[in-house]
Amino acid sequence: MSRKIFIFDTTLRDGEQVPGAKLNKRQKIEIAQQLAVLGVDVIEAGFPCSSPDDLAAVKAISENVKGPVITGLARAVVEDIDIAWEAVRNAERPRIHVFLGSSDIHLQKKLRQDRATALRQAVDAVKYAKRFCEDVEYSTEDASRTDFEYLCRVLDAVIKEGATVVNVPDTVGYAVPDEFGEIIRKLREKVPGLDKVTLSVHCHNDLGLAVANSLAAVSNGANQIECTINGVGERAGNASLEELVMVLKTRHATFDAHTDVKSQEIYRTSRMVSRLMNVPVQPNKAIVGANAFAHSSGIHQDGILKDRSTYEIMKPEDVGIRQHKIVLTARSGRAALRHRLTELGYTILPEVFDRVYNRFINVADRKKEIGSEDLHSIVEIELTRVPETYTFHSLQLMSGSSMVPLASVTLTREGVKITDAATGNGPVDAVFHGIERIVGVSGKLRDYDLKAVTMGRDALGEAMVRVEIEGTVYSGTGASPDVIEASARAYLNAFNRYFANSH
Ligand SMILES: CC(=O)SCCNC(=O)CCNC(=O)[C@H](O)C(C)(C)COP(=O)(O)OP(=O)(O)OC[C@H]1O[C@@H](n2cnc3c(N)ncnc32)[C@H](O)[C@@H]1OP(=O)(O)O
Ligand SMILES: CC(C)C(=O)C(=O)O
Ligand SMILES: [Mg+2]
Repeated sequence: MSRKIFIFDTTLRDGEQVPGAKLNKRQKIEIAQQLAVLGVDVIEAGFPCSSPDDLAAVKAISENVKGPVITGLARAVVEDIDIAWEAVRNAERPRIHVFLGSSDIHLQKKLRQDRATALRQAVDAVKYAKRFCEDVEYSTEDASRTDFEYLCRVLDAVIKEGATVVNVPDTVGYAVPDEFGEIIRKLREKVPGLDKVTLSVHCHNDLGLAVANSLAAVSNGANQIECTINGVGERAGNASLEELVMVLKTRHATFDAHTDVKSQEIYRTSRMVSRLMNVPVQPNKAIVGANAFAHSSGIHQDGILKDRSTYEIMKPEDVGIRQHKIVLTARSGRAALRHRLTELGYTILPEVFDRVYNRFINVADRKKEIGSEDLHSIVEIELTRVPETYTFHSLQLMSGSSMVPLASVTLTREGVKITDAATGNGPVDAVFHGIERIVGVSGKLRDYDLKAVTMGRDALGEAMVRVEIEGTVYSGTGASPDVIEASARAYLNAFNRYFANSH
């Protein structure tokens, strides 16, 4: 059986220190309940002395959320500890979490006291907290920048005073993995009392190393990691819970350690925290970002469709994401397009498929993402295709509120480009006249309909026309993100039907 790593979630305390992420009591309870479902071992519900509202929230969480240990943070002073205890005393499993700086920088510049005084304050605080609560965690703030011998003395002293958990924070995210792992390894060597308590780490992400440092600590004997959902937290944030949990799950053999987190609840929890804190998750965020399980390039899509192990080291279902996404873009290939068309119910003959693919690439080059509606439109155009006497090549338009629109249209016939220009009552009319001048036949527009077939500013526009040419009405369709071009393609399509009919 591998070693159990305790997950201490501080989303509601350190995470809530993110500017603008303040949660009210109801929101905190909602998140705490989800954290319990997620299966974290400890919920740090807040800093109860910071405001009456936070005290009330931590109290309500203690009374209502069952399962995890509930803790509240306190400075190493009796007033904070009294309030923290008031907040957590009704929890099923209460813990008081006391902290004090230990680095010379913090002692001299912030707390303005010497090491001996701070050591006494730490011991007194633990002693005082133990009067109320059996489970007391002590954190040596800024441990990674603390003189090592002094750090050992503090930890040894608070353990002797009854601390059940001692936490070694990299408060300012200064450590690098080898060095931080070494601190943990040496602490285990020099502080024998650590064998009887939980050894915790709490890493910040100022250099982007919070998860790596936490894992280095795990490899060297830490058995609790403090972390937050989506990695939210003071400044660049804390170690991300979902990343840590999924590293330990995916690379289980490497660490020979596990957590009791129900990984399938990760995505739901991430969405909830992001929504309630109003802190968006970046698309490329590991595990929970919108693109974490999306494949958009042709070679990857082809690989994934053949066997997902080619480009996926985790199953999206394992983090609560229904399935991976195959996103169709201009970088997609035939395999992904064929797969999506099959999903949409199309069986397309090989010779038609090539045309569909070419049109797809053409549209995708002008549009970021191709959705189902785009595909329906592309396929319909290709399936109802007539031989092209003339093929659309390009158009240029000069138009404005105080000028007569002028269109220059280029078509090809048997590979030869033909360009002509015309004016019109509006830009579309000018383009239609340009087409008529090239094909040498004119038509009467009987019906013209333009609609966006997809959503967004770069929506694909589909034009449908009915044109009377020499007494017969011909339909035409055309699609493009450019509505004038869609109209031109539709108009030309009607003329091509006329030519196909009359030859
Ligand atoms: C690394 C961390 O994340 S630590 C947690 C950070 N989170 C927070 O600070 C959020 C909650 N904080 C608060 O609401 C307020 O800062 C309070 C209620 C704790 C204190 O408010 P105030 O009394 O107005 O003090 P203020 O915030 O201005 O300064 C902090 C004081 O606490 C002292 N202090 C800081 N840490 C500790 C500690 N662990 N133990 C004892 N005293 C401490 C500081 O030296 C300073 O004391 P001073 O006023 O005598 O110089
Ligand atoms: C209070 C402590 C644990 C902390 O948040 C830190 O040191 O970053
Ligand atoms: Mg912190």
